[in-house]
Amino acid sequence: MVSIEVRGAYVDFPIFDAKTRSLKKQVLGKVGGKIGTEAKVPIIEALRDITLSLREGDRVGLVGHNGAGKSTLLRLLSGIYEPTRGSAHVVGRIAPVFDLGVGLDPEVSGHENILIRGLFLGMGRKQMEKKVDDIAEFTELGDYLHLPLRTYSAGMRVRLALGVVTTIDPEILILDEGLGAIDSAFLAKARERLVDLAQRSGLLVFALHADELLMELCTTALWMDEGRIRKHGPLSEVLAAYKGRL
Ligand SMILES: Nc1ncnc2c1ncn2[C@@H]1O[C@H](COP(=O)(O)OP(=O)(O)OP(=O)(O)O)[C@@H](O)[C@H]1O
Repeated sequence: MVSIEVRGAYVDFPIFDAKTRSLKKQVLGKVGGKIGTEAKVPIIEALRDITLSLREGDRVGLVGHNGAGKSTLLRLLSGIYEPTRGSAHVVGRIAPVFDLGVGLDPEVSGHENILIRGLFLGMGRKQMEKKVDDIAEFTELGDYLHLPLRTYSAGMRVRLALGVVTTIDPEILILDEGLGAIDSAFLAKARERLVDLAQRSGLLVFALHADELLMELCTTALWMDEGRIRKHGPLSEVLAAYKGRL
């Protein structure tokens, strides 16, 4: 049974090369986490007092302003960041998908990248070999799949990465935005696969700025505001409250 249990978690980033004095004079804007200036070294308080309990079947969309802490929370859940204080326990195999096109190898072909990316996301080699043709067809990259990835445009790389991601069977899927580079016709085509993926993921946590996709993929939402959870509940309620605030 997969689960995520976070208790009173904080994530701080000390900034060793920033000048505290100039920061004190600055009027704080609406973007980003809180910058603490009491200590000798300025500290960005990216996550503050996060308590969260997720179970199998939960599909959570993260919303919030730029710098609210969405990506930091996803990295905490993926085990990439340890909490500075508090705890974060995850039971289940995580497939973390941050920036879709990152982590691909520019020197090998699209075909080989499909295999490598699948293995990285926890699939077996045999399983991936069976899926390669289907992924190749979905990407519509044709002969480009035989060329090194460095010859691809940003959108072509995301097509390939998205093709792989939507074929895996994750226990826990952590997905950060990264669909911006693909054209709208391809996104419409990818939609069905993303919905399928969301439905077969044991637990899904997804950060995305596009409401429409959130509505299709998630059941609940979590509104992050200056590093804290402002509201967690049914998707439509949280989105309405977040929009009202904007
Ligand atoms: N590696 C880092 N070093 C220092 N500060 C960081 C680092 N990563 C994030 N931050 C800070 O933590 C805060 C939260 O950032 P985060 O990337 O989690 O926000 P976000 O909600 O994902 O934003 P966006 O919607 O713009 O992607 C911001 O104030 C940011 O400046």
